[in-house]
Amino acid sequence: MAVTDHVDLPTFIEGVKKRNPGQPEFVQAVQEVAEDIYDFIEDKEHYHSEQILRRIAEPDRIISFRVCWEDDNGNVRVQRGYRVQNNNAIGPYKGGIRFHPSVTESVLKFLAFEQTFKNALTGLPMGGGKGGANFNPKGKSDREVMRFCQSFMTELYRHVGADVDVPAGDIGVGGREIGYMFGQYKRITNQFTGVLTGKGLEYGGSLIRPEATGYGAVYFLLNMLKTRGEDLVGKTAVISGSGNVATHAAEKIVQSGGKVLTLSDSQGFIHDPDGITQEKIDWVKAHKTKRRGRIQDYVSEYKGATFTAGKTPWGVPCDVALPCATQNELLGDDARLLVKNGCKAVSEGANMPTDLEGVHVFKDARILYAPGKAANAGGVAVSGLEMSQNSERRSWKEAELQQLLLDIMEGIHTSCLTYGGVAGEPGYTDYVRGANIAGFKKVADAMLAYGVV
Ligand SMILES: NC(=O)C1=CN([C@@H]2O[C@H](COP(=O)(O)OP(=O)(O)OC[C@H]3O[C@@H](n4cnc5c(N)ncnc54)[C@H](O)[C@@H]3O)[C@@H](O)[C@H]2O)C=CC1
Ligand SMILES: O=C(O)CCC(=O)C(=O)O
Repeated sequence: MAVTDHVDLPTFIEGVKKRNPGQPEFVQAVQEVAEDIYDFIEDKEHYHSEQILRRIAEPDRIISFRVCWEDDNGNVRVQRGYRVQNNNAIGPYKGGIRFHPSVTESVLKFLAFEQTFKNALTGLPMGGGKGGANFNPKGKSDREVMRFCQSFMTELYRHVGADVDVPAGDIGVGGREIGYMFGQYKRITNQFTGVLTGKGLEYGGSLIRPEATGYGAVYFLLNMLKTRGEDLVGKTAVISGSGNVATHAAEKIVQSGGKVLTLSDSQGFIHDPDGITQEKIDWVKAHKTKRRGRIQDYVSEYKGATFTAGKTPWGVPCDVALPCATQNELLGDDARLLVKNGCKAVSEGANMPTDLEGVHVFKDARILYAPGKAANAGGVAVSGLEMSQNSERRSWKEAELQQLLLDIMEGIHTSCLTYGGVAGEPGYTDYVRGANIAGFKKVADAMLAYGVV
């Protein structure tokens, strides 16, 4: 009998669950993609006989390692580090590093899997990977963070390289951490290469990389609104998170004529009915990246704003919503509440912020809904442009990069339109389906070209 992955979808998902016990985030990400891909490859037997989906959902390799470091009191501390190299069919592994206590193998596997499709959507030659550690930079001194980053890179350096695997930032990893890791890589290997992106401008970083993910998510939102003859002028936005992605998304919403009502962190959310202006966003950026404080401090600075502890901001009525904090932060009931309150569009700055139930609520309501792998691809796209600049040993001008980011986000939107049509509903686009199929097709066709490897 022929061996194939052409079993029905529930049987395929059961297999994924069995092979990945105790990894709910990874199973969730595979299920969301498989729901669309199954339909697309129904009559394309070669994808089944070559077991392409099964192979994409099995990382090329997972590296797990001990990270020992010494805190300021001389105590020995031990963390677990990882790099998940999911798929390099279309280019070197590429994807961020996350330092957060919630990091597990399941979380990094889901992120590396999503990254594979996202990177394909950008049109740039990048495979998918992700890494991190269960290290919490919050409350640590700069020296402690430095020692941790150096120790992390002391193992990671042997698995990465400018043409092998190029990590970048993610939650808990910004310019400071990238600097410490790049410095350690250079020190160990004696090579100055583009092994990381998100670097400082003085040592090979790209202009607009810090802004790119948040700005890109708003460009994607504008592309979606345009299909309905709308824009952001006068519209209200609810945003979660208050880190790199959230603050830059807020900035671009304001620049586009919208009003931002909320920001959040893991302790709760702030609601500012007067609108979070550019001056207030600058305060939040400095508070988070320099003073390393909490979002609740906003209400002491700006009267009229309120802080709600332990809650997400989805109950605040809005025209558009941008989840920009973390995975599974917007659940089925939150999605229902947003739709009930008149939310017209959701653009995901974070990776997989909406759970499977929420995804179905947005799809069923036929609102404009962009999944993270399409909407937040601007960050990794500019990382890809940073790789090109490093290879050329040049730095491109800001105007050129801004235009490329706009073009890439528009291109991803067009790919979603191409593959996201729904039979019998002209004018409606299922962006989740569009992104999944467009991303899958490119990676799958490259894998087919290589034969069985
Ligand atoms: N930095 C980048 O270029 C990209 C980031 N992303 C995704 O965007 C999201 C945010 O990442 P960044 O802004 O880079 O990280 P960051 O470290 O700058 O900010 C993370 C924010 O999320 C909040 N947060 C973390 N865990 C939370 C929780 N359990 N509940 C509520 N809030 C929580 C933090 O308080 C912080 O405000 C993540 O899902 C990340 O994977 C996606 C594409 C690129
Ligand atoms: O810039 C990069 O390489 C990675 C960005 C990232 O981690 C993501 O897109 O989720």
